[in-house]
Amino acid sequence: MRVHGLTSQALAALGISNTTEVVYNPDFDTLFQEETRPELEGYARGTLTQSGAIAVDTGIFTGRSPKDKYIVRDDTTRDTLWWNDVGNGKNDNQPLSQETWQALKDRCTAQLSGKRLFVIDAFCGANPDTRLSVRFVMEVAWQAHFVKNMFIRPDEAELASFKPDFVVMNAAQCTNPDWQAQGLHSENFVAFNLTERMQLIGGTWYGGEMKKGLFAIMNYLLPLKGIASMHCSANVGKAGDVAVFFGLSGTGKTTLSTDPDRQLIGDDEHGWDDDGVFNFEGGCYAKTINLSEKAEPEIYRAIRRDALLENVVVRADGSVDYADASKTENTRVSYPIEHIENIVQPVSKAGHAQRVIFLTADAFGVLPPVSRLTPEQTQYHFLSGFTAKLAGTERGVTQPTPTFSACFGAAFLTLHPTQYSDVLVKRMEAAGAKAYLVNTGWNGSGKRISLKDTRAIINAILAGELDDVATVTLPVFNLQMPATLAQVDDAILDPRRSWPDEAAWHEAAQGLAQRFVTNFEKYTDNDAGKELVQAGPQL
Ligand SMILES: Nc1ncnc2c1ncn2[C@@H]1O[C@H](COP(=O)(O)OP(=O)(O)O)[C@@H](O)[C@H]1O
Ligand SMILES: C=C(OP(=O)(O)O)C(=O)O
Ligand SMILES: [Mn+2]
Repeated sequence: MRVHGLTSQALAALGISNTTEVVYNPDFDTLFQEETRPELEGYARGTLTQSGAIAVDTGIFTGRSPKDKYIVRDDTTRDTLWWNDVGNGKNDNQPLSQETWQALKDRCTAQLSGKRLFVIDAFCGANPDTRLSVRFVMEVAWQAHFVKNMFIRPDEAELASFKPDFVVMNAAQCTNPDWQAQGLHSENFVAFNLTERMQLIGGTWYGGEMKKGLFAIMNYLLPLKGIASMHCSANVGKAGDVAVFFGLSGTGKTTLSTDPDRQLIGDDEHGWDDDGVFNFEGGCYAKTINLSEKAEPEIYRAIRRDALLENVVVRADGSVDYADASKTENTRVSYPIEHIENIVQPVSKAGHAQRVIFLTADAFGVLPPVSRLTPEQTQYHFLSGFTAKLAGTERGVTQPTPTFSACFGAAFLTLHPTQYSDVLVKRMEAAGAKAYLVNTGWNGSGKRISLKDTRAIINAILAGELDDVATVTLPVFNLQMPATLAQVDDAILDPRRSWPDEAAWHEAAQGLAQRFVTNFEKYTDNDAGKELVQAGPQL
């Protein structure tokens, strides 16, 4: 049978048999109809909200599940991939045998066989020479909607010649009963095979596994070609000045890059090649907890028809209670990037970055709201990736938890962290880019730095104000903090002033410095790493 341009034979080639119907690359209106069909049950069914956006619940999983993530260890990956059982750095890349992979694949194809399926063909990566053509296969309409929002939507001509070079089989509705005998973490699985170029998903409905899963694949392929692959948002000012904002989940990438005065390139995943910075995605995935139109008007207004809300509480009248975290702290919305007014069109790309901002959410209140980094400090802090895991984005994380997440995205790295810093440093040197460390977390009195203050700080950085301002050196960390900024209250710039007294800050700073030193030991098995230690905090 041939429906909407894709044959069930194409699925049979993947091992999915007896497909009753293929809903191929449905448009948004079709997805709207599909995800609100009255006969849908459980998590499959979406609810229409007042704004026109559909709201869904993602089930048991309302965040990623890194402990259920596996990658097949074979000739392709054995010597290149950053494994969690090789070397001295812990990470989330657990090896999987070919045999277990095959068993998981059989489960997925069995689950997806004999069904009416959704297939979305989309690109990951804005540049034809480095993009992945990805085919997503799933049973659930809103999961198809999610990837349609998040990945780059091909035009008619691109679809006509679309040849998938990566396949995602999302069998969220099946689990793996054999997990114990196979030595896996649970009945849920998120598995990758770089040789077959395929991802398998079982047990978890959370769409972030597909989004961040493909990011992990780009993180493997691009640095090996000398292209930076970055967990960052990016935007470009009127003068063509490009800024990138690195940061772990919840540190402000999406919020701070969505700036009415600057064109958005993308909110989460980018590459940096010889031509400049380019988006991997075609949509944004914003946090909605405590969202207000006043504080984040562009994101608030992006939530309309075709946007997809996750795990929010919808009132009887169809309005959304963004303050309600009863399902999860990690409430979300995905929307096509065109829902933001000021974006780079038609392709999400721009020139080389001039400013590189590291967003960190320091739960200890030690780091200053903003500091200027030397090239050595840039490398040191990039490799350290100090921040906090915020509640909800990973299973089991319920309060801000200090962490060192290499390259501000350790969970998505598939190569050793130094491979990302090497490429980034080269790109930054060639572009003459400057780096800044911005703390969007807490100060010494336990208060989160306000979004208003952080926005003013970002504006100051982007206006070049930080580059020739008089600075004060923060002891222990040797960070250069501006003494004053035009639009920011001077009193907040020095973190010591937010503590009862300087001694209290000093004690906390020593504690954090010790954590930095211990964490960085894993990089000191060579001369380059040893040298970088001087750029970090000194005990
Ligand atoms: N000072 C601040 N800077 C940035 N975001 C802040 C700040 N204070 C509170 N927030 C909130 O923190 C969250 C940041 O989330 P988001 O921008 O989606 O992070 P990311 O894209 O890095 O995952 C938003 O909900 C935002 O409203
Ligand atoms: C989607 C995620 O990331 P971010 O919050 O950085 O957008 C995630 O970590 O699952
Ligand atoms: Mn984000």
